[in-house]
Amino acid sequence: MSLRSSPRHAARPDEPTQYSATDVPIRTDPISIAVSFRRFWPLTRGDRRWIVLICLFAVMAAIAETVTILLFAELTDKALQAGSVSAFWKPAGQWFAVAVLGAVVGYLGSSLAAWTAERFVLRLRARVFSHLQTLPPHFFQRNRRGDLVERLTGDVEAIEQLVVSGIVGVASALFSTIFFSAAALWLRWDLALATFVLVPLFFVMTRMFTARLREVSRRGRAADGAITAVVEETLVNVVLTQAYNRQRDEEERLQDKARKRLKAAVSGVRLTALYAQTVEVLETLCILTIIGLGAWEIAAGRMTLGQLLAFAAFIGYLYPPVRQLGQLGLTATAATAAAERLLEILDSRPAVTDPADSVPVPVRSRALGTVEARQVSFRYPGNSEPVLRDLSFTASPGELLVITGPSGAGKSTLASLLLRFYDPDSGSIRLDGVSVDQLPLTHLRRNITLLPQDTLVLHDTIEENIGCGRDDTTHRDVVDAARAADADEFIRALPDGYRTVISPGTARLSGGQLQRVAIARAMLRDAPVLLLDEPTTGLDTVAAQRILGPLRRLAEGRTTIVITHDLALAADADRILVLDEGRLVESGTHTQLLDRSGLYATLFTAHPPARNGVARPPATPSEVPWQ
Ligand SMILES: Nc1ncnc2c1ncn2[C@@H]1O[C@H](COP(=O)(O)OP(=O)(O)OP(=O)(O)O)[C@@H](O)[C@H]1O
Repeated sequence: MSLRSSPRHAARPDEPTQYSATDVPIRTDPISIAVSFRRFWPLTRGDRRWIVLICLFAVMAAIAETVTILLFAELTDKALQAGSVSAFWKPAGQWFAVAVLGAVVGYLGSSLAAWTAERFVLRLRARVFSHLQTLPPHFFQRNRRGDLVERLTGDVEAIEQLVVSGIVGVASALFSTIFFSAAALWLRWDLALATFVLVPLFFVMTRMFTARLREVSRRGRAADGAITAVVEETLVNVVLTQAYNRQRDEEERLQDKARKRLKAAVSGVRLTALYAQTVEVLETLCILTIIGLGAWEIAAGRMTLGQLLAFAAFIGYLYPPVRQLGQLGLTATAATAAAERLLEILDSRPAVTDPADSVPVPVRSRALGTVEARQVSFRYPGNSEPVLRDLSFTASPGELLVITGPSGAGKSTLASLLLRFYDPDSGSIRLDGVSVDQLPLTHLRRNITLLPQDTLVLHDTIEENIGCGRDDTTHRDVVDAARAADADEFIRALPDGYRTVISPGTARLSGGQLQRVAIARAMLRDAPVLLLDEPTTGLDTVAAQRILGPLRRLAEGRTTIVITHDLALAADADRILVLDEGRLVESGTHTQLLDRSGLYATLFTAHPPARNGVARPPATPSEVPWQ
């Protein structure tokens, strides 16, 4: 089977998916078992010798079963038919020894197979997770979080069925088939050939079921992803759901996805059961044919009862591995649905990568902190209009730069470019005069501390949450940073103080308290460049006022770029840049810009920062309608 290409998806499976105009990395065409196998096989590196050993165990198990059947024939003819007890002991002893050997081999093989399979799952999950973390923000905006979670859990495990368990299963079934067929041929080649005629029927049937099962599995995997996504979204928004009485709507949403899963799961089981039952009927037909032919042969004196029983046993034993081979085909087909979903992630390209020949920078070196944008223009992948147009500015060490402008002007986008989540389409962003795409990403991001609007919270103690900004922090450092951020007092008031565990989304700390934790973390991190994205948004007047002092302390001696609508920090700024529709329309100090009576003055008048009393009041009180 090969990958079918359509005009809608022209990329080969081994080609990374490019973000194009439609830009959602959805693979619409199914991929074959061979392609899936080839893509995931490299992850078995390091464990291949164990896979070979497991296959050897499978060979030994098949030999043990073959020998057992031959010993059974000997027992039947020499001991049972002849009524001789003395002829019983030797084959019985051999049978027992082979059974013990088979048990040991079976145990070792199963344990080793489980270990190898789990290691594969571990490695695959790590690989997908690691790649996922390199993908650009818009990948996560366009893929539901819950669905991605499902891919990292259910889909990763499904692929294992295709690769490690798949190979072991095929080896075991194949060797059993070979040995039992050889033994049956050796006993009575003519009878064996007569029964083998039916074997191709199994493969014809498997092929008939494969295409249908693939479709059902794809729908099943997608429904699993949708269920996880709905559950995750509902849990994240549980307060809103309750506040808006949306519980029934959420239940209906989940039910809808669950019904799709139910349909796919039932169809899958029905298909597999239908396959298994049809195969069983075929097998019965074979066994009856053998007994009929055997009765004929015994009556003609050309066969003993022991031989017939052994022959029937070989054929009886032969069909399960043949059936297993067919079943494995179906399992592998089902696993390709998971492979498609994982390859959608693995084939998505990071928007930025480390430069091949980056400018050499000493490990852990600290930049001076001059940030510069030179004629930067940028358009989001998939958007027709640029978001930033020909933007230039420089922020020097120690300078406080406020970037403001109406909603949608491109302020947060600029922050994404400074941290190199994206590269500009033209122009460059520079740190200490070096274009950021020439610097190692870790160096760049170590030298810029971002304080986003939503504080990053790890499920850990407050101490860890503050200390995670740097590797070598002591408790003393954490407390000092918390004091400087005005956070020490409220942390000590918590039941477990610095050891209080917080989690993302929990209401243990207020928005303002979380911001102060983030400021303490940033203080410890001590990067030369500080990038604050709407640091006071979402906080009430008192909470916002409380973080202004710590923010000013944090900004001291660093290049500080504050992206904000809230102009409370504007009076302190060395320079204010005003963006509008992606262009730099004004630049100057707070006083200069107010005097110019342009966009800044309008924005300031509309949202006067009544909080800190530092900024100058608007020029004419009548411009502020509610005062
Ligand atoms: N991931 C994205 N993909 C496509 N377009 C985007 C993406 N993120 C933002 N945009 C668009 O880019 C423009 C600028 O957005 P940006 O968030 O930079 O503005 P902003 O000035 O920070 O706005 P606000 O003050 O409301 O936060 C908007 O028109 C927005 O719709």
